[in-house]
Amino acid sequence: MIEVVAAVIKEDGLVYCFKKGQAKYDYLSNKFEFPGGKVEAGEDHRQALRREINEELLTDIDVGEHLLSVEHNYPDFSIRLHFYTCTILRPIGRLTEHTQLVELPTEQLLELDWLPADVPAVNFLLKNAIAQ
Ligand SMILES: Nc1nc2c([nH]c(=O)n2[C@H]2C[C@H](O)[C@@H](COP(=O)(O)OP(=O)(O)OP(=O)(O)O)O2)c(=O)[nH]1
Repeated sequence: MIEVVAAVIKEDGLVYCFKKGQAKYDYLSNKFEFPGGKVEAGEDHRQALRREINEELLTDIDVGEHLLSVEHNYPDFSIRLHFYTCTILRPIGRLTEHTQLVELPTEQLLELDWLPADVPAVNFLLKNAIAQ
């Protein structure tokens, strides 16, 4: 099981959604996801998330509360994906790994084509937004 961390960044009521480019497997390519990546040996989740955001968005974040964790089996590997709310500390420098950033109100998130493992997280955000 591969441990992965992902950042749910919300600014002015909009959620930051990132489109992947071409990936190793076609079923991962060109789908939307939350920025982040694999936790490396010796890192805790928050350290891994800050490092990944430094690398992918060339900016810094504060990692806030843990939202949920999900397990997903892709055809070739399995992940445990941990979502955290994050606050961006300065503007995004440049996207080094993604082809597009879309900022959407929570209510419109399901209009995007998400990685399958992210659908439970999007539904969680939707449920919480409606409950507020
Ligand atoms: N960062 C991120 N990864 C996700 C999400 N949902 C999801 O299924 N994943 C998967 C895609 C990747 O296989 C793995 C994250 O690892 P990674 O981001 O380090 O992957 P990588 O850059 O090495 O990408 P790749 O070689 O698999 O194309 O978790 C998500 O919301 N964010």
